[in-house]
Amino acid sequence: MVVLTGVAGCGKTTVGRALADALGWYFEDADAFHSPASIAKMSAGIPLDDADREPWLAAIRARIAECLRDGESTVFACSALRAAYRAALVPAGPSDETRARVRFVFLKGEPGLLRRRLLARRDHFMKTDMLDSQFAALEEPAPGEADIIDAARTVAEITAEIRLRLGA
Ligand SMILES: Nc1ncnc2c1ncn2[C@@H]1O[C@H](COP(=O)(O)OP(=O)(O)OP(=O)(O)O)[C@@H](O)[C@H]1O
Ligand SMILES: O=C(O)[C@H](O)[C@@H](O)[C@H](O)[C@H](O)CO
Repeated sequence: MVVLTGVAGCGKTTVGRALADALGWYFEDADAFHSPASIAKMSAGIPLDDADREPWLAAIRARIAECLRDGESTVFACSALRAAYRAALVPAGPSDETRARVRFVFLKGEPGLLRRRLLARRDHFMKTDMLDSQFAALEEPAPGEADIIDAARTVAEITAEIRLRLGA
């Protein structure tokens, strides 16, 4: 499993779909796991808090566990901004083994670039003014915790780089 992480606008969904297509894997977007209340909250410009995110992360963890169990290689797009959120996504199991099967990729982008992307994006509940709160919540993964990739590169370049690092 690959989990693409990072703040809004870094390209999780766009890269995730391209990567899943290139690998012949399934794709799951964490946005589809939010409760209607959380979507309404974000749409109103209010950032989620830990309590909002807890059941959401648990639902994604359950889906990751199913994929691992059923051998369904899947790319997940999930912000997973904090270290505790990333830890919450890894299903229980023989810890090192399970952890090794969930690979985190962090798409690292500058606020100015991501702001421009969100301003240009249409028909999405997550508006540009949420970006500051996304960066405030962000705990960047350490290099050993995730593959860190420059979000400013093209989708094709990022996809190729992730495939290279996966050895795929
Ligand atoms: N590498 C890229 N180069 C240029 N544009 C990109 C790139 N990645 C994404 N975009 C564009 O930036 C916008 C945001 O991308 P996307 O929706 O994939 O981000 P996201 O991280 O999934 O955001 P969110 O967390 O809000 O769902 C989209 O309009 C997308 O087309
Ligand atoms: O943890 C969060 O604050 C949320 O997951 C957001 O990151 C949104 O889901 C996403 O970025 C909007 O598309």
